[in-house]
Amino acid sequence: MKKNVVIFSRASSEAVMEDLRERYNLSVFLDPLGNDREAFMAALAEADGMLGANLKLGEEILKHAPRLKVISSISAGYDNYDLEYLQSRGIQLTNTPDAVTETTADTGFMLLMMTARRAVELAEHIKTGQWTASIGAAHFGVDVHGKRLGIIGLGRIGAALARRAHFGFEMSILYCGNSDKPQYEAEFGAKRLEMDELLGEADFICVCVPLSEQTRHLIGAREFALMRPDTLFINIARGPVVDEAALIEALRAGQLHGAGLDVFEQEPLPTDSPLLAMPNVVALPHIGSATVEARELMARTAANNLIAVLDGETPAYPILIF
Ligand SMILES: NC(=O)C1=CN([C@@H]2O[C@H](COP(=O)(O)OP(=O)(O)OC[C@H]3O[C@@H](n4cnc5c(N)ncnc54)[C@H](OP(=O)(O)O)[C@@H]3O)[C@@H](O)[C@H]2O)C=CC1
Ligand SMILES: O=CC(=O)O
Repeated sequence: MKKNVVIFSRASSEAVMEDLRERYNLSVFLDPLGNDREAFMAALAEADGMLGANLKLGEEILKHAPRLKVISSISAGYDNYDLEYLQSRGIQLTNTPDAVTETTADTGFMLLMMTARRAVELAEHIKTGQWTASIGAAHFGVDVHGKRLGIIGLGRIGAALARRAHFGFEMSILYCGNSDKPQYEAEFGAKRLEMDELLGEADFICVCVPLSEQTRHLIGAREFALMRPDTLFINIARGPVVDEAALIEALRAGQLHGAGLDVFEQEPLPTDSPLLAMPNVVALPHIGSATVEARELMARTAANNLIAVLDGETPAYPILIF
């Protein structure tokens, strides 16, 4: 008999959806906690597996899914899921890290370049007819090549960003994290520092850590005060790793030169956020992995994870150990 799988967001691949449809009874909900809530809750009662992204899943919802064996997240980050609860229920959680690494690093480096060279501000300048004379010092950006990039969390994405910076732009790489990374020290000369030291030394700082109870508001007023007024700050990880109110204050006070942000404490970012009115902030709508290729690979990886668990096999990317 076919197993039941609940899809709780769009998987950006029709081919993957077709494969899943052949194997399972699929119930697809694009607005599971809104318009589709009643049907979604009803489908959970029979669900063996779930696949999707961008939904907070803990006991309140999952207690309605007594048969559930696996949640396959179409994402690298898994801060949306209550790991303790899943562990206690024996429900496996899987993710798609390698599928997003290079694309998210591309986004990070793009943000870094856009922020350094004031790309959005100057593109607006020309679009609004203000380019009436040669660009002068008031509109100059700062160089990227040869500078120091400080990476908070030198994992998959951090290392992919570091390679772009080091091999493409001759940047030196500083990092802080839980452990030494001898492989990256050998590969691109990364140097491990205490976080406080890194904050004062780096020209560019990029946040690449997962969101957890340990990293929530890892960067706040104290940390911004340790940065130099010429520092450019980039966040491509998760909004709540940074105390956004403290970031806004630091930018207002000139403690930072600018910021490039792909993620925010509240998403979508409220349209009245002060960040949107700051010319030295480049804000993107959480597009780290938003390319056709990456989203296709994420969907395929997530489907393979789901199938493996439902077949009683070990998935490629398990989060929990039973
Ligand atoms: N903007 C976007 O669209 C995207 C955002 N992301 C986000 O990026 C995050 C990172 O992804 P990925 O690189 O694949 O993850 P990895 O697990 O490969 O790397 C995370 C790194 O963070 C380090 N780390 C963990 N806790 C701390 C801490 N308290 N202080 C400093 N460093 C710490 C880890 O160090 P150690 O190895 O020593 O434990 C590890 O090196 C994801 O969790 C997700 O939230 C991911 C994809 C797209
Ligand atoms: O934010 C995206 C992810 O894959 O995590």
